[in-house]
Amino acid sequence: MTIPAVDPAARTTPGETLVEFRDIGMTYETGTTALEGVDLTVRRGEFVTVVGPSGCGKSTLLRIAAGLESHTDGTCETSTDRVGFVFQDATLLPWRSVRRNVELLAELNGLPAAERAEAAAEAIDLVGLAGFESSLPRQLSGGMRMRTSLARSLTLDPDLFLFDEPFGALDEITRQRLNDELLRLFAERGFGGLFITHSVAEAVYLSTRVIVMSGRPGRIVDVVDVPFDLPRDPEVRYTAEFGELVGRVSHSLKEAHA
Ligand SMILES: Nc1ncnc2c1ncn2[C@@H]1O[C@H](COP(=O)(O)OP(=O)(O)OP(=O)(O)O)[C@@H](O)[C@H]1O
Repeated sequence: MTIPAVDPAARTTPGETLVEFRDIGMTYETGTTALEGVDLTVRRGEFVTVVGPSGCGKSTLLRIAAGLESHTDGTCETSTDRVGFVFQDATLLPWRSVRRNVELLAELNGLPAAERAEAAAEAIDLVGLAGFESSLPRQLSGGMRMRTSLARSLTLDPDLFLFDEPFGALDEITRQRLNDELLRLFAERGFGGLFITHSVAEAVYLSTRVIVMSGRPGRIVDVVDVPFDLPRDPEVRYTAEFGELVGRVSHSLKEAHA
Protein backbone atom coordinates (compact mmCIF):
# COMPACT_ATOMS: atom_id res chain seq x y z
CA MET A 1 0.00 0.00 0.00
CA THR A 2 1.38 3.42 -0.87
CA ILE A 3 0.09 6.52 0.80
CA PRO A 4 0.81 9.91 -0.71
CA ALA A 5 2.95 12.12 1.50
CA VAL A 6 0.88 14.84 3.11
CA ASP A 7 2.18 18.38 3.00
CA PRO A 8 1.52 19.78 6.51
CA ALA A 9 1.27 23.31 5.13
CA ALA A 10 -1.39 22.37 2.59
CA ARG A 11 -4.67 23.07 4.40
CA THR A 12 -8.09 23.68 2.99
CA THR A 13 -10.34 26.43 4.28
CA PRO A 14 -13.94 26.25 5.56
CA GLY A 15 -16.38 26.11 2.66
CA GLU A 16 -13.69 25.05 0.20
CA THR A 17 -14.71 22.34 -2.25
CA LEU A 18 -12.99 19.10 -1.27
CA VAL A 19 -14.43 16.73 -3.84
CA GLU A 20 -16.55 17.40 -6.89
CA PHE A 21 -18.14 14.67 -8.99
CA ARG A 22 -19.43 15.88 -12.34
CA ASP A 23 -21.63 13.62 -14.44
CA ILE A 24 -19.84 10.57 -13.04
CA GLY A 25 -20.53 7.22 -14.64
CA MET A 26 -18.87 3.92 -13.90
CA THR A 27 -19.20 0.70 -15.88
CA TYR A 28 -17.07 -2.18 -14.61
CA GLU A 29 -15.20 -4.50 -17.01
CA THR A 30 -17.90 -7.08 -16.32
CA GLY A 31 -20.39 -4.77 -18.05
CA THR A 32 -22.14 -3.76 -14.80
CA THR A 33 -22.99 -0.07 -14.82
CA ALA A 34 -22.79 1.00 -11.17
CA LEU A 35 -23.24 4.77 -11.52
CA GLU A 36 -24.75 7.13 -14.07
CA GLY A 37 -24.78 10.94 -14.26
CA VAL A 38 -23.84 11.62 -10.62
CA ASP A 39 -23.21 15.28 -9.73
CA LEU A 40 -22.13 15.86 -6.15
CA THR A 41 -19.96 18.36 -4.31
CA VAL A 42 -18.67 18.08 -0.74
CA ARG A 43 -17.20 21.18 0.89
CA ARG A 44 -15.26 21.57 4.09
CA GLY A 45 -17.77 21.87 6.93
CA GLU A 46 -20.39 19.74 5.15
CA PHE A 47 -21.38 16.25 6.20
CA VAL A 48 -23.02 14.53 3.26
CA THR A 49 -24.64 11.12 3.65
CA VAL A 50 -25.58 8.81 0.80
CA VAL A 51 -28.42 6.31 1.14
CA GLY A 52 -29.68 3.98 -1.57
CA PRO A 53 -30.64 0.41 -2.37
CA SER A 54 -28.03 -2.31 -2.01
CA GLY A 55 -25.77 -2.48 -5.06
CA CYS A 56 -26.61 1.04 -6.34
CA GLY A 57 -22.97 2.10 -6.43
CA LYS A 58 -22.46 3.89 -3.09
CA SER A 59 -19.16 2.18 -2.28
CA THR A 60 -18.04 2.68 -5.87
CA LEU A 61 -18.65 6.43 -5.46
CA LEU A 62 -16.62 6.52 -2.26
CA ARG A 63 -13.78 4.53 -3.80
CA ILE A 64 -13.70 6.96 -6.74
CA ALA A 65 -13.42 9.89 -4.28
CA ALA A 66 -10.56 8.09 -2.51
CA GLY A 67 -8.76 7.44 -5.81
CA LEU A 68 -9.08 3.67 -5.20
CA GLU A 69 -11.34 3.18 -8.24
CA SER A 70 -11.43 4.74 -11.69
CA HIS A 71 -14.57 5.97 -13.45
CA THR A 72 -15.61 5.62 -17.06
CA ASP A 73 -17.53 8.89 -17.52
CA GLY A 74 -17.39 12.42 -16.13
CA THR A 75 -14.82 13.98 -13.84
CA CYS A 76 -13.96 13.71 -10.16
CA GLU A 77 -11.73 16.38 -8.69
CA THR A 78 -10.36 16.38 -5.16
CA SER A 79 -8.59 19.43 -3.80
CA THR A 80 -6.76 17.69 -0.96
CA ASP A 81 -4.57 14.68 -0.36
CA ARG A 82 -5.58 14.63 3.30
CA VAL A 83 -8.22 11.96 2.89
CA GLY A 84 -9.34 9.64 5.70
CA PHE A 85 -11.19 6.40 4.96
CA VAL A 86 -13.14 4.29 7.46
CA PHE A 87 -14.63 1.00 6.25
CA GLN A 88 -17.39 -1.18 7.69
CA ASP A 89 -14.71 -3.58 8.83
CA ALA A 90 -12.23 -1.94 11.20
CA THR A 91 -9.35 -3.58 9.21
CA LEU A 92 -6.95 -3.68 12.17
CA LEU A 93 -3.75 -5.70 12.19
CA PRO A 94 -4.45 -8.42 14.79
CA TRP A 95 -0.87 -8.62 16.08
CA ARG A 96 -0.58 -4.88 16.72
CA SER A 97 -1.80 -3.12 19.84
CA VAL A 98 -4.33 -0.27 19.64
CA ARG A 99 -1.48 2.26 19.77
CA ARG A 100 0.53 0.51 17.02
CA ASN A 101 -2.60 0.15 14.84
CA VAL A 102 -3.43 3.82 15.28
CA GLU A 103 0.17 4.75 14.38
CA LEU A 104 0.08 2.71 11.17
CA LEU A 105 -1.01 5.38 8.65
CA ALA A 106 1.30 7.98 10.19
CA GLU A 107 4.09 5.41 9.98
CA LEU A 108 3.37 4.64 6.30
CA ASN A 109 3.26 8.39 5.74
CA GLY A 110 6.80 8.73 7.03
CA LEU A 111 6.05 10.72 10.19
CA PRO A 112 8.96 10.58 12.67
CA ALA A 113 8.40 8.27 15.68
CA ALA A 114 7.90 11.05 18.24
CA GLU A 115 5.36 12.89 16.07
CA ARG A 116 3.35 9.79 15.26
CA ALA A 117 3.31 8.78 18.94
CA GLU A 118 1.93 12.22 19.77
CA ALA A 119 -0.63 12.09 16.94
CA ALA A 120 -1.72 8.59 18.01
CA ALA A 121 -2.05 9.56 21.68
CA GLU A 122 -4.21 12.56 20.75
CA ALA A 123 -6.40 10.52 18.39
CA ILE A 124 -6.82 7.71 20.96
CA ASP A 125 -7.88 10.29 23.50
CA LEU A 126 -10.34 11.92 21.05
CA VAL A 127 -12.14 8.63 20.37
CA GLY A 128 -12.31 7.74 24.08
CA LEU A 129 -9.86 4.83 24.07
CA ALA A 130 -7.35 6.19 26.59
CA GLY A 131 -6.30 3.30 28.85
CA PHE A 132 -6.60 0.70 26.06
CA GLU A 133 -3.42 1.62 24.16
CA SER A 134 -1.77 -1.76 24.80
CA SER A 135 -4.84 -3.90 24.07
CA LEU A 136 -4.91 -6.17 21.03
CA PRO A 137 -7.88 -5.97 18.59
CA ARG A 138 -9.26 -9.33 19.77
CA GLN A 139 -9.49 -7.92 23.31
CA LEU A 140 -11.80 -5.08 22.13
CA SER A 141 -15.55 -4.86 21.49
CA GLY A 142 -16.80 -4.10 17.97
CA GLY A 143 -17.39 -0.46 18.92
CA MET A 144 -13.86 -0.13 20.34
CA ARG A 145 -12.38 -1.65 17.18
CA MET A 146 -14.28 0.91 15.12
CA ARG A 147 -13.01 3.71 17.39
CA THR A 148 -9.47 2.42 16.79
CA SER A 149 -10.06 2.54 13.04
CA LEU A 150 -11.42 6.10 13.37
CA ALA A 151 -8.41 7.14 15.46
CA ARG A 152 -6.02 5.70 12.86
CA SER A 153 -7.54 7.98 10.18
CA LEU A 154 -7.61 10.96 12.57
CA THR A 155 -3.80 10.87 12.90
CA LEU A 156 -3.66 12.26 9.36
CA ASP A 157 -6.02 15.10 10.36
CA PRO A 158 -8.07 14.60 7.19
CA ASP A 159 -9.75 17.41 5.30
CA LEU A 160 -12.03 14.91 3.62
CA PHE A 161 -13.33 11.97 5.63
CA LEU A 162 -14.92 9.05 3.76
CA PHE A 163 -17.03 6.52 5.67
CA ASP A 164 -18.32 3.30 4.13
CA GLU A 165 -21.08 2.17 6.50
CA PRO A 166 -18.74 2.16 9.50
CA PHE A 167 -21.35 1.47 12.18
CA GLY A 168 -23.54 -1.02 10.29
CA ALA A 169 -22.45 -4.02 12.34
CA LEU A 170 -22.91 -2.37 15.76
CA ASP A 171 -25.85 -2.53 18.14
CA GLU A 172 -28.20 0.47 18.19
CA ILE A 173 -26.94 2.07 21.43
CA THR A 174 -23.25 1.75 20.47
CA ARG A 175 -24.13 3.12 17.06
CA GLN A 176 -25.88 6.15 18.53
CA ARG A 177 -22.97 6.77 20.88
CA LEU A 178 -20.48 6.63 18.01
CA ASN A 179 -22.76 8.92 15.97
CA ASP A 180 -22.53 11.47 18.80
CA GLU A 181 -18.75 11.09 19.00
CA LEU A 182 -18.41 11.47 15.25
CA LEU A 183 -20.53 14.64 15.33
CA ARG A 184 -18.33 16.00 18.11
CA LEU A 185 -15.20 15.29 16.04
CA PHE A 186 -16.87 16.90 13.03
CA ALA A 187 -17.69 20.03 15.07
CA GLU A 188 -14.13 20.17 16.46
CA ARG A 189 -12.21 19.43 13.28
CA GLY A 190 -14.60 20.85 10.67
CA PHE A 191 -13.59 18.36 7.96
CA GLY A 192 -15.83 17.47 5.01
CA GLY A 193 -17.61 14.14 5.43
CA LEU A 194 -18.99 11.72 2.87
CA PHE A 195 -20.79 8.93 4.68
CA ILE A 196 -22.64 5.83 3.46
CA THR A 197 -25.32 4.16 5.52
CA HIS A 198 -28.42 2.00 5.21
CA SER A 199 -29.95 3.70 8.27
CA VAL A 200 -32.15 6.66 7.36
CA ALA A 201 -32.23 7.90 10.99
CA GLU A 202 -28.43 7.81 11.15
CA ALA A 203 -28.24 9.68 7.83
CA VAL A 204 -30.53 12.48 9.02
CA TYR A 205 -28.91 12.74 12.46
CA LEU A 206 -25.33 13.00 11.16
CA SER A 207 -25.74 15.05 8.05
CA THR A 208 -25.97 18.54 6.79
CA ARG A 209 -27.29 16.99 3.55
CA VAL A 210 -28.71 13.58 2.65
CA ILE A 211 -28.40 12.23 -0.90
CA VAL A 212 -30.84 9.51 -2.00
CA MET A 213 -29.78 7.27 -4.86
CA SER A 214 -31.84 5.09 -7.18
CA GLY A 215 -31.27 1.39 -7.76
CA ARG A 216 -28.45 0.42 -10.12
CA PRO A 217 -27.22 2.23 -12.06
CA GLY A 218 -27.14 4.67 -9.17
CA ARG A 219 -28.41 8.18 -9.90
CA ILE A 220 -29.27 10.90 -7.42
CA VAL A 221 -33.05 11.02 -7.01
CA ASP A 222 -33.39 13.35 -4.01
CA VAL A 223 -31.27 15.81 -2.03
CA VAL A 224 -32.48 16.70 1.47
CA ASP A 225 -30.88 19.54 3.44
CA VAL A 226 -30.85 18.96 7.21
CA PRO A 227 -31.34 22.25 9.06
CA PHE A 228 -30.50 21.22 12.65
CA ASP A 229 -27.76 23.17 14.44
CA LEU A 230 -24.27 21.80 15.04
CA PRO A 231 -23.19 20.60 17.54
CA ARG A 232 -26.40 18.58 17.41
CA ASP A 233 -28.52 17.96 20.44
CA PRO A 234 -29.12 14.17 20.72
CA GLU A 235 -32.71 15.00 21.72
CA VAL A 236 -33.33 16.30 18.20
CA ARG A 237 -33.91 12.65 17.22
CA TYR A 238 -37.22 12.75 19.09
CA THR A 239 -38.62 15.91 17.50
CA ALA A 240 -41.42 16.07 14.93
CA GLU A 241 -39.13 17.87 12.45
CA PHE A 242 -36.61 15.03 12.64
CA GLY A 243 -39.41 12.51 12.08
CA GLU A 244 -40.60 14.46 9.04
CA LEU A 245 -37.14 14.45 7.47
CA VAL A 246 -36.75 10.71 8.12
CA GLY A 247 -40.16 10.24 6.49
CA ARG A 248 -39.16 12.27 3.44
CA VAL A 249 -35.89 10.34 2.93
CA SER A 250 -37.64 6.99 3.52
CA HIS A 251 -40.30 7.90 0.98
CA SER A 252 -37.68 8.82 -1.64
CA LEU A 253 -35.85 5.56 -0.92
CA LYS A 254 -39.04 3.58 -1.38
CA GLU A 255 -39.67 5.31 -4.71
CA ALA A 256 -36.04 4.56 -5.67
CA HIS A 257 -36.67 0.86 -5.02
CA ALA A 258 -39.88 0.84 -7.05
N1 LIG B 1 -14.74 -4.58 -8.77
C1 LIG B 1 -15.95 -4.80 -9.31
N2 LIG B 1 -16.09 -5.44 -10.48
C2 LIG B 1 -17.30 -5.63 -11.04
N3 LIG B 1 -18.45 -5.21 -10.50
C3 LIG B 1 -18.37 -4.55 -9.33
C4 LIG B 1 -17.13 -4.31 -8.67
N4 LIG B 1 -17.37 -3.63 -7.52
C5 LIG B 1 -18.71 -3.47 -7.47
N5 LIG B 1 -19.30 -4.01 -8.54
C6 LIG B 1 -20.74 -4.02 -8.84
O1 LIG B 1 -21.16 -2.66 -8.94
C7 LIG B 1 -22.45 -2.50 -8.34
C8 LIG B 1 -22.36 -1.45 -7.25
O2 LIG B 1 -21.56 -1.96 -6.17
P1 LIG B 1 -21.27 -1.10 -4.86
O3 LIG B 1 -20.49 -1.97 -3.95
O4 LIG B 1 -20.70 0.21 -5.25
O5 LIG B 1 -22.76 -0.90 -4.32
P2 LIG B 1 -23.28 -0.40 -2.89
O6 LIG B 1 -24.40 0.56 -3.18
O7 LIG B 1 -22.17 0.10 -2.08
O8 LIG B 1 -23.88 -1.77 -2.30
P3 LIG B 1 -24.18 -2.19 -0.76
O9 LIG B 1 -25.17 -1.19 -0.23
O10 LIG B 1 -24.78 -3.54 -0.91
O11 LIG B 1 -22.87 -2.19 -0.03
C9 LIG B 1 -22.87 -3.88 -7.84
O12 LIG B 1 -23.68 -4.48 -8.82
C10 LIG B 1 -21.55 -4.63 -7.73
O13 LIG B 1 -21.76 -6.02 -7.97
